[in-house]
Amino acid sequence: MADLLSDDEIDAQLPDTWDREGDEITRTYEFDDYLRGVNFAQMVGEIAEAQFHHPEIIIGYEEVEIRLTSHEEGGITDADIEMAELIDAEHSA
Ligand SMILES: C[C@H](O)[C@H](O)[C@H]1CNC2=NC(N)=NC(=O)C2=N1
Repeated sequence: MADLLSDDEIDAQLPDTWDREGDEITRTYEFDDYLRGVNFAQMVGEIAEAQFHHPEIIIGYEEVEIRLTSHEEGGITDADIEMAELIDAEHSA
């Protein structure tokens, strides 16, 4: 079980593209059309399965919101930060 990160650790490690909201980190990605967002959500799901760490994925019109927290630990851990970095890398690919 990973350790919960301190507020300072979260501030230091959270990618600039993400926001912290309490016990979650979140980012909303914009897309040119709805199905590109749907496809992105699929890719996020595949990353989540590979990492065995699963975000909430909210598919909207031309946008996808990702929300991450470590449920078992009850807050934000390294696993959430790593997922944010992997998802950003996928989005930039
Ligand atoms: C039993 C538990 O659900 C699993 O160990 C994994 C699955 N994916 C998970 N995803 C997230 N975000 N947090 C977890 O604690 C978590 N636990």
